[in-house]
Amino acid sequence: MKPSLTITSESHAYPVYIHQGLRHSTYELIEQSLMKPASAYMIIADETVADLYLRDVLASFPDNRKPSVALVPSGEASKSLDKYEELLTKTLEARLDRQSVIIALGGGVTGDLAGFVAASYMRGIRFVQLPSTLLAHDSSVGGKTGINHPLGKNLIGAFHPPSAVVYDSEMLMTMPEKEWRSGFAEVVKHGFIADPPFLQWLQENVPSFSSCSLDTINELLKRSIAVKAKIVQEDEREQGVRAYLNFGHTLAHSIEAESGYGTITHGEAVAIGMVFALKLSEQVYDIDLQYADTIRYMESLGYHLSIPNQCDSHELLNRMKIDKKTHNQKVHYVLLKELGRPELVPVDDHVILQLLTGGVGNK
Ligand SMILES: NC(=O)c1ccc[n+]([C@@H]2O[C@H](COP(=O)([O-])OP(=O)(O)OC[C@H]3O[C@@H](n4cnc5c(N)ncnc54)[C@H](O)[C@@H]3O)[C@@H](O)[C@H]2O)c1
Ligand SMILES: O=C(O)C(=O)C[C@@H](O)[C@H](O)[C@H](O)COP(=O)(O)O
Ligand SMILES: [Zn+2]
Repeated sequence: MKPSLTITSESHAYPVYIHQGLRHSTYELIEQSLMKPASAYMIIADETVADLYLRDVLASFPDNRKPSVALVPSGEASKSLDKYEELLTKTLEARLDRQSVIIALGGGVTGDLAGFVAASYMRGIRFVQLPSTLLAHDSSVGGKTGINHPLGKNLIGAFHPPSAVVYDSEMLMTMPEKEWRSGFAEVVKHGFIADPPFLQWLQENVPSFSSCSLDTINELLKRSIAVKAKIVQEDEREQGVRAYLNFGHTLAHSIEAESGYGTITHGEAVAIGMVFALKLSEQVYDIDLQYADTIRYMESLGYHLSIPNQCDSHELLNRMKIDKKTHNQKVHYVLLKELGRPELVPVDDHVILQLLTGGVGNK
């Protein structure tokens, strides 16, 4: 099978396969993607996803090549130092060596966590992503891996691109509505930062999540991943343009940490963060971005776009100070000069606070 896309990273190129039913061909697709054969495999799987799909994935492996399996409790809380250590122990107990390959089966939580285990085990072994959520179209590509710290999101991690991404879009069909909404926020983000006509396409082709055909989903995944791929190929280690993928995330990560990881999904927080960044952009550049129709569309899909009441504005600003884009205590925001034209801009605390306390209502 031909990949839908191939991503060129600093160390290697890797295929992204997107189609329904691919879990049944996991072994074959992985083997054809690896430059050197794997000595052994270990699957790190989200517990909920394992119940649904692990059997199919395992069945694709021949009897003499069956992977060992480590399960991870579902939810953001698993992106922790404790779970990371636990998994390293399991990886050692499974006797993985430097030619072994870890397979991440699940959403962004599993991919980020298993990817970081792979990045650090014996100073780095290969891994493959089997994304099972819509959000993971973003997390499975680009090589950002890592875990959370109580003080902030994704503060511990490594750039470690996968050897392949095998995306079985059929697995998305069992996702709860809330997870569709979460992942779709990153799809909208890709439209805002690099492909405004895609926003229009989404409105025409995705009137609701339940009405989406597999063909539409496959197309949506390809278009959204294409935006991400272009950026990470230009700047894998976020020295420049990759920061644009953080549109909406400065506030989002603060909200996630402040309200307790898992209380609000990553994508729900990103949706709120994007509205905030759009308003901030209009204020800083003194422009009208004309995004109201996209906001109405998002509301029709069930998004709540105001900052949760329990989040204190000063605490949110404090959290922003340990965002990875902050330099010398100055918060840097991804703003839009126009739709599809992002820029990384230092913003004064009082400007942020003023907008935070003014509330992020709807346009
Ligand atoms: N590395 C990156 O570049 C990157 C990009 C975006 C987001 N992220 C990270 O990704 C994480 C969020 O990922 P997520 O939204 O996939 O969350 P997740 O992995 O927690 O999955 C969401 C929920 O859906 C369930 N689930 C997963 N697949 C399912 C399926 N097919 N059917 C039924 N249930 C299913 C899971 O058990 C979980 O409860 C966050 O930690 C975020 O920071 C990373
Ligand atoms: O790939 C990137 O770069 C992104 O910023 C994608 C984001 O959607 C993602 O949430 C990422 O994990 C955030 O990166 P971080 O460096 O702010 O932790
Ligand atoms: Zn994100």
